[in-house]
Formats: sequence, C-alpha cells, structure tokens
Amino acid sequence: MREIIIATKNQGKVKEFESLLKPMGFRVQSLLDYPLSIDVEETGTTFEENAILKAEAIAKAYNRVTIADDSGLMIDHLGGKPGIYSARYAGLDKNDEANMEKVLEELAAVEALEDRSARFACALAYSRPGQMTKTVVGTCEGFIAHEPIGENGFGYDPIFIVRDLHKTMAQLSKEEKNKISHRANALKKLIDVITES
Ligand SMILES: O=c1nc[nH]c2c1ncn2[C@H]1C[C@H](O)[C@@H](COP(=O)(O)OP(=O)(O)OP(=O)(O)O)O1
Ligand SMILES: [Mg+2]
Repeated sequence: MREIIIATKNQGKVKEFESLLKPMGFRVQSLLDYPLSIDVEETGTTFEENAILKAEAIAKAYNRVTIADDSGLMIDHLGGKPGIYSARYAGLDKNDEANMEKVLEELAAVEALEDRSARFACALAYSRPGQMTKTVVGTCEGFIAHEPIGENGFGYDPIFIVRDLHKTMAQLSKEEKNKISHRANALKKLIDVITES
C-alpha cells in the first residue's frame, strides 16, 4: 500500500485528505501522528510557495513522499484578502471564530450578495525525496454569507456560500464538500500529475 504524509497539523484538512485518498488505496499519515514535528514557517508570498516550503521540509525530515496544502479565502471586495494570511487573519493564534468575525465586520457595509463574491484556493505540493516537487492549484467559487450558518467542516466554512449550491460549506456533508471543494479540485489535478510520472 502506498504511504503518504500530509504535511499539516490542521485536523479539518487531515479528515478531508483521509476520505479522499483512502478509497484510492493510500495509507495517510499527517503531522498529527508526529506531535514533535518541526514547525515550518510560511514565509512565501503565494499559496504555492508556502505549500512547497511545507512539503519539502517534511519530505526531507522524514524521507517520505509528502503532500502539503496551503489554502485560504480570497474576497474580491477586500482585494483578495485574507489570502495567504487566512489562518492568522485575526491574530497569530489561528482562531476560526475571530477570523470569520473580522471578515464579516469588514464586509458589514456590503449588502448585496453579488458584491460579496469570494473563492477558496488550495495549492498542493507533492514532494518525493530527491525529486522535483510538483504543484497544482484548485479553487471553489462562492459568496460570503451575512452570518455563520452550519456546523460541518472547519475554518471559514460557515460563512462561505458555495456558488452553485446556495448553501454554506458548513451545511454540506463531508461527501458533498469533497465533490466540489478547492481541495478536492486540486487533488484531482494532482492525481493526474502523479499518474503521468
Ligand atoms: O476547506 C476549507 N474550509 C474552510 N476554511 C478553509 C478551508 N481550506 C482552507 N481554509 C482556511 C483555514 C485557514 O484559515 C486557512 C488555511 O491556512 P493554512 O496555512 O493553509 O493551514 P493551517 O495553518 O490551518 O494548517 P497547516 O499550515 O499546518 O496545513 O484557510
Ligand atoms: Mg498554516
């Protein structure tokens, strides 16, 4: 069975990668299985750069095939913010509630849903020890809701209305989110890249 490390400490991402990759025959581990793992600083200027930094550091540290995910929310009215700063938007402690609150405050004066357009982006970097790292990007289009709705998912899911479904990401089941998410879209592209090589 093919083993893969997902270079993340985010439980929400880990669950999604497990349900996407296990049916394809991968054995999935994450940095949650390595509690003493190094912290990789996200010093890049793009999602792709940050994903590469995380994937290469972990592939090298453990000498294992590694996928890293750097993702976030881009809001048109805010010029693409919070973007690569999504996880630390309201401060360094990575507080999903505080991050959503900050976004809702910044959009408080924007009433029409069509003026609250946004997209999630996910860059995946695939790194094998001693080989060139490969990257892909997936997106998912939507709008920022006026208040959090739904209990599922993680991060900004409760305030992200999926464009074609008219529901927030947090109202979707795991299976529904995994059909349309930026992460699922990126992973589909990555599987193509991996199977080509
Ligand atoms: O499907 C998603 N649904 C809701 N929110 C999401 C999603 N995907 C990314 N996001 C948000 C969460 C976090 O605010 C940021 C990712 O930041 P990002 O640095 O990539 O992840 P992280 O620091 O939580 O974990 P790690 O770096 O260990 O992978 O975007
Ligand atoms: Mg991070």
